[in-house]
Amino acid sequence: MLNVQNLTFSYQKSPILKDISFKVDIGENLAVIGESGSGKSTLLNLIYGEFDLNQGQIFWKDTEILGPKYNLVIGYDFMKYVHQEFDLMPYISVSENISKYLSRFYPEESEKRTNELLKVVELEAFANVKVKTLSGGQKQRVALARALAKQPEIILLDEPFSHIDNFKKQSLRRNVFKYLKDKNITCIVATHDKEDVLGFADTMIVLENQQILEQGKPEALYNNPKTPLIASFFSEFNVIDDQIVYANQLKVIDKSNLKATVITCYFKGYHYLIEADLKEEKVFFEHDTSIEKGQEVFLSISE
Ligand SMILES: Nc1ncnc2c1ncn2[C@@H]1O[C@H](COP(=O)(O)OP(=O)(O)OP(=O)(O)O)[C@@H](O)[C@H]1O
Repeated sequence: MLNVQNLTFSYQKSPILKDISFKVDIGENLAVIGESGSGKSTLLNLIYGEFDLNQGQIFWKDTEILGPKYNLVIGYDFMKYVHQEFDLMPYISVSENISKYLSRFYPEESEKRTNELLKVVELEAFANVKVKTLSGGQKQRVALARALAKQPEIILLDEPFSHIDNFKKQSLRRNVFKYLKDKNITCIVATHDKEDVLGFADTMIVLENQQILEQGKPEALYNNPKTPLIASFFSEFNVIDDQIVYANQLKVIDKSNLKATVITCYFKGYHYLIEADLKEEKVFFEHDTSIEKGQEVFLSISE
């Protein structure tokens, strides 16, 4: 398992992460969320051994992850990191980038594995294309495949699908996370996107003010968001009488003491998101049909 114990780290004087502790079991998928600048990438860098900790320890099984002060070469064979800069070789093909670190002594195995990974990232048609001519999203997919080529025990993914268009994102996400589960590869993913978490992460941690604000199963955090920050990660929400209420928990009924006036109506596909004025506060609720601006509605909170 990955064991992060009382980690504290600062680039300069003020700490970016303070007294962070958590564990990730083998084969588990952990999502790290938090606002921009909360230290998600820094945490992944530290787990990779890119920097020396101020305090604390990180272990993968029995191996302590050490920073550059103790290691001439950063990184460990059992761990791969796909960060925001993809670090690919631009003048060789997609296939060659993926197979670069595979053994040349087993060409058949290497080809089989490369083809398997091309399929996972849906780049079969680009196998022989030079990486320099690819789009940002395609490069991100090559980087993912390359990280998986020499099968790691643990993979760190920083916003892994951020450059990938919505047409491809859904299936790619399913392919990659299923592949990691099938191969029992431990995965830590830093993300802004709830779609990377829901349905895929076993547990999640929320970073705020240099610390872990909350950790647990996505269902638990979704069902009982302790703070607006957590609720906002999952969905549009309101605070009514000090209670966090998701937009889909507010229903229009015949009569109630929550009388609101519709301000704007947004088409969202299978529903409309309605912005309304409730006692001079903005509220959001979901509705099956559109509602005209100025119309008065009565709302009730459902569980
Ligand atoms: N190399 C560095 N030197 C100094 N400060 C840094 C360095 N890298 C990051 N920081 C600072 O550390 C803090 C955390 O940055 P980090 O990139 O880890 O956040 P993040 O949660 O990943 O943000 P984002 O979601 O925008 O990627 C920020 O205040 C950032 O300015």
